[in-house]
Amino acid sequence: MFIIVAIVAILIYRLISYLWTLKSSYEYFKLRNIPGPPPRFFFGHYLTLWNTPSYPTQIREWTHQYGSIYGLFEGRRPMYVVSDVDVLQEVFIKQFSSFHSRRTNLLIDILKHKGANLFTAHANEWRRQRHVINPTFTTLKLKSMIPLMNKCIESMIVKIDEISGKEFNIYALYKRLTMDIICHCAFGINTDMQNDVSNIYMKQAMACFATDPEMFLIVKLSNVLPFLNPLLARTMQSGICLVNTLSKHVPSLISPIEAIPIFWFIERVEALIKQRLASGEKRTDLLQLMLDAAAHDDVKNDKTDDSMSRHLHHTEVVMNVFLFMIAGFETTSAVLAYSTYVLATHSDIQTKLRTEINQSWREDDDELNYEIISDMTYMDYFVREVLRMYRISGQNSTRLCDATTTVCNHQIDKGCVILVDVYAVHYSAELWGPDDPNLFIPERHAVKRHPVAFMGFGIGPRNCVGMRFALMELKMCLARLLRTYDILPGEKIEKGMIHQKPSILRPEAIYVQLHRRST
Ligand code: HEM
Repeated sequence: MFIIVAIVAILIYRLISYLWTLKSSYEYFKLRNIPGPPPRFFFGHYLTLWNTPSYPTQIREWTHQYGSIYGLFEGRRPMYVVSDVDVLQEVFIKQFSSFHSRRTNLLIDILKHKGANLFTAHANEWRRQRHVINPTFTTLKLKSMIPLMNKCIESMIVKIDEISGKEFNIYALYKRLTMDIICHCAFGINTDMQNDVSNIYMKQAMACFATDPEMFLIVKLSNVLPFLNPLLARTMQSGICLVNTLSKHVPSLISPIEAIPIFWFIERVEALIKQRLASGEKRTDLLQLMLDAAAHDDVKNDKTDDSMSRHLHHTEVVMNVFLFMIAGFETTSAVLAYSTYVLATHSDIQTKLRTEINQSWREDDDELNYEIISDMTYMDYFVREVLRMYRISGQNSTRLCDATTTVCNHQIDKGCVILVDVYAVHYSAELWGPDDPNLFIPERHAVKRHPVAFMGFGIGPRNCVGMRFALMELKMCLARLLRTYDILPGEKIEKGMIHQKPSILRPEAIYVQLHRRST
């Protein structure tokens, strides 16, 4: 009897102290004079964020209400939402050593058991990986990828010729194109995915982006009850194992498509690496660079840049190859889709861009090359304006505070999250005026702006490592299209522009008509 009473007393004590800590954690922003919407007990601001039809729009509404720095709670974890560019410059650039990681979730933590990649790695683990991967995108390496890119773009042009003059969804072709380019240029995989409509790589890549992992029940539970994480992680791992085993041994029950796409991809990548190692073939692609950097011994996360190890674990090679396949596909195709929407609906901008393309890419030039692309200033402004107005990465612009520090007179404690309200920054009249920031005006990029006013590829040492690759791919594709076709809006163009909600923001479809130009 005594034991039962003691257990009940301990449980009641634990519950009361948990509720007390929960309640006092909601005082965090009040004590620091930081405004923000009132939190709900236990959930913080999660309930609103889970139920909103658009996360960025909700964040922007709160920014209008509470200003350029305010506080939210993810469960009980404090999150600063910031659009003050001076604070952002401190966090992302000047005090990067205290904010070098991103916010993660349960799924990312589970994946990290397989090995961290550049996106998810922390601290020196990240610095070492970035040190190894940065040289992949030098001008010389990018130039060597141009013939392959041209080949992939040509395959798309052949497809477009078949439907030229009719209304169609060009976004579907862009997805195939960008996956084809990343597979060819980075990993030497020839999948014929632009012709093969049921290509499994495509299906699995699309499945990876079909839902927002933050919306999974298990991730929600882990966010509001972080102390359950070890249990939830184990449950999730067992579930994944079961699904994978069933899909392998009883495919009639669970087809590979229905199995978890991320793990399908990781298995393919492992097979690809084995095949490359067994063939002894040496190529000049990203996979080779990472394989050459793979160490057989234990890899140390050294502390200084001078002694930084230039090695990756085998698991890191696998996870980074997977990351690049995924990162290089959905982002670039979404930007191409938005670019086409703008061109179809702004004929004056289309004409201006085509004039520049025809002036830089002369009749006597054989193929589009790096120099021709780099010569196009208006093209550069155009792509940046698309990225300013159509921000594609939803909630990824975060930094985790790794060491308590003071930023512009605000003390930010270890464990807090900084979320950038990118829309507020990109649409700020102060940063982007005097022309109305709601209008599409590429020329505004000719004016020098605040160093963090443009965040299309992120900012600071942890910005997008694939930025130069992506810009080259986008510009080459747009140059080739505009030289060959007039782009006209389809009847359903506005209908397709409805934004989808998952982690990468994108339209549903881009309906256009392309007419071959006579010259
Ligand atoms: C138009 C296309 C793209 C856009 C708009 C884009 C945007 C971004 C953004 C906003 C970030 C977060 C940066 C930050 O936290 O400050 C990021 C990170 C990253 N991107 Fe991209 N990206 C694009 C294409 C690519 C491509 C083609 C690749 C690979 C070939 C790539 C690989 C990565 C990686 C690995 C990271 C993590 C970098 C790190 O943490 O060190 N991205 N990207």
